[in-house]
Amino acid sequence: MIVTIDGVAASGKSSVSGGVARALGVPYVSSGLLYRAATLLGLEARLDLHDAPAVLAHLQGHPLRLEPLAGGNRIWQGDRELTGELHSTRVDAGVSVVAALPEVRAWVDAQLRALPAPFVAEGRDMGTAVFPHAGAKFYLTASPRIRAQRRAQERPEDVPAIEAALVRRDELDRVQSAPAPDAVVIDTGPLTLDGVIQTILAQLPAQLTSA
Ligand SMILES: Nc1ncnc2c1ncn2[C@@H]1O[C@H](COP(=O)(O)OP(=O)(O)O)[C@@H](O)[C@H]1O
Ligand SMILES: Nc1ccn([C@H]2C[C@H](O)[C@@H](COP(=O)(O)OP(=O)(O)O)O2)c(=O)n1
Repeated sequence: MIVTIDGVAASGKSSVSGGVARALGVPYVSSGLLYRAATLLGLEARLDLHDAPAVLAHLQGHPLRLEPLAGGNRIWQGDRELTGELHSTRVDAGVSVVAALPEVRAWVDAQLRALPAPFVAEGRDMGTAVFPHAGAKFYLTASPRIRAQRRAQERPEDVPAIEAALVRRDELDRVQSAPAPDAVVIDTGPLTLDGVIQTILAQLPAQLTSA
């Protein structure tokens, strides 16, 4: 059983996925962490992030391992844990460039499809390109201002700067971020985090919640 939760930046995907996954007793898979880790490695190696062959060769030489736990995902390169370094403003600024490289997308997709189900998968294209046959699909939205206000709790920049960066990233990520035609779209703006989680749980087919 796979449940997909896609959506725009800072719409609540990972927090909501964690809550849904815990309620179902399964792990969740944060696909964005693989793009973020690929970006961090590229920045550290001073690669041109537009250079797909260089970024891919570097990834192949420095394999990443995603640990999809119900309580939070961790990501490793060899013995080094990268998780805590992936939500910096520097990685935020570069990740859309790396995520636009088809070679990197294919590499990430292969990592994700190798994971053993059941799980909740979150990102941009989980319900479209990666797991089109998922048992249930959701897509989270919220206005840029609300998303920026939420992110401001986690970043040093002020709300207008965060909002401008989110809108820029929405635009750069637009190609892979279209909702699946069979996804339930949820505006998280007027809801609490638990309200979003309960909305999703209430819409899951009975065989998923009893599995
Ligand atoms: N109604 C809500 N729905 C989802 N997230 C919310 C809500 N209210 C506040 N948040 C907060 O918004 C922040 C961004 O959520 P996050 O899960 O990191 O989003 P994403 O994975 O889409 O970037 C988190 O701190 C989360 O707790
Ligand atoms: N399945 C995915 C997941 C993330 N991405 C890209 C798009 C985003 O700009 C980056 C980071 O994704 P992540 O979900 O960690 O970012 P946000 O938490 O939404 O800010 O990776 C993608 O293209 N496809």
